[in-house]
Amino acid sequence: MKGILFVNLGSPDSPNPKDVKKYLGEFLMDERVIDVPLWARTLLVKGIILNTRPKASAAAYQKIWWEEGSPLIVISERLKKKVQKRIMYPVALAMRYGSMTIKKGLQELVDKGVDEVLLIPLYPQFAMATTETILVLTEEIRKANFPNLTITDLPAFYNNKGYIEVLSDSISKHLEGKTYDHLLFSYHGVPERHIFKSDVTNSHCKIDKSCCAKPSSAHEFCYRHQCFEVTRLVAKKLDLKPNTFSTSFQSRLGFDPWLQPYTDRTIERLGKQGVKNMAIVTPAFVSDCLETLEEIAMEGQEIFHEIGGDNFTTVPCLNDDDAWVDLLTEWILNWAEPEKLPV
Ligand SMILES: C=CC1=C(C)c2cc3[nH]c(cc4nc(cc5[nH]c(cc1n2)c(C)c5CCC(=O)O)C(CCC(=O)O)=C4C)c(C)c3C=C
Ligand SMILES: [Fe+2]
Ligand SMILES: [Fe+2]
Repeated sequence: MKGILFVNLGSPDSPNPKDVKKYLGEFLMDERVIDVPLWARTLLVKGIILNTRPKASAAAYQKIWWEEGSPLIVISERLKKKVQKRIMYPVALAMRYGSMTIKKGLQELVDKGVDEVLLIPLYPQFAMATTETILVLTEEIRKANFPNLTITDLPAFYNNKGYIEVLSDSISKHLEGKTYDHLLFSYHGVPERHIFKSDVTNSHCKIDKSCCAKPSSAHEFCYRHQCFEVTRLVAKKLDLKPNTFSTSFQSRLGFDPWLQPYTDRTIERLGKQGVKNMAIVTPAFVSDCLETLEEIAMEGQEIFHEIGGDNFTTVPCLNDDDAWVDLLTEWILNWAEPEKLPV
């Protein structure tokens, strides 16, 4: 029987410093997130970050935590339930980090008689720190625990026509009647090094003004290209005028160069340039989470107001939007019942 496994990033079990420390420890010790040799990663994560960050991080989580739990987990659960209502195949949800493990998710499906899984990483763009780490770990778990299971993964859908339509419609719906002079597309950042490492051609990515716009086989795994494409395709769909929208990257950690321009500096720059009303959308995330609810909706807004800006509107992620649920259902059925696809 066929079954579906959604995988998202994960959250701590609670917003208390102890649980946040445990979660950050697992997350940041992933070699595809902090991609330095084990000794250096251990020194950095266990010696420095875990002694300094959990308290501040826990305080941030406390600001956005819901009665039912972490917004990212609660929203992912809602999405799963809505998709499950639309299809007969069992659907499970797992997280790359934290208590809702991929192993538990696969076990849940296997217990229901599933032997063919469609794995859906909940990220529109490919990145070594998100999709790749999910695929690698899932394969390790499959080999060790479920050798008879067949797993197919849904590739990055950043340029899928249906996805761009659903995202564009959601932006229009949320900005209807709102005044804004500039729409900022803010994506989670990654260290520049990650982009070079994922370059399958070993020569294409330059992180300059043009490489991501030139056609290349490298783009199948280029997070930077895929982010710029989402902006370009949505801007085209919404007929946004030049200079009324731009792309930036948020959540930088550490001292290495990350993808630029940085979101906080961009908000500041736009404010200084006289933008009084800005809107912001975060298409690297399909579910609202710490990075959208705290870093953008709270910190970003504060930066904008401090610089003299007036209205700061955040567009929610797709979350459990019905059009998004319908699109996921369509992709699942295309995989599960290819014989029903129009010829
Ligand atoms: C080196 C560090 C990090 C990389 C690389 C990274 C990439 C990356 N992350 C997301 C999505 C999310 N990240 C979230 C939180 C978060 N991310 C990092 C670090 C890196 N992320 C940290 C330390 C944290 C924890 C919070 C903090 O202390 O600041 C979240 C939110 C999780 C939640 O519980 O709400 C998401 C989602 C993507 C998409 C990405 C690369 C493309
Ligand atoms: Fe992150
Ligand atoms: Fe590029």
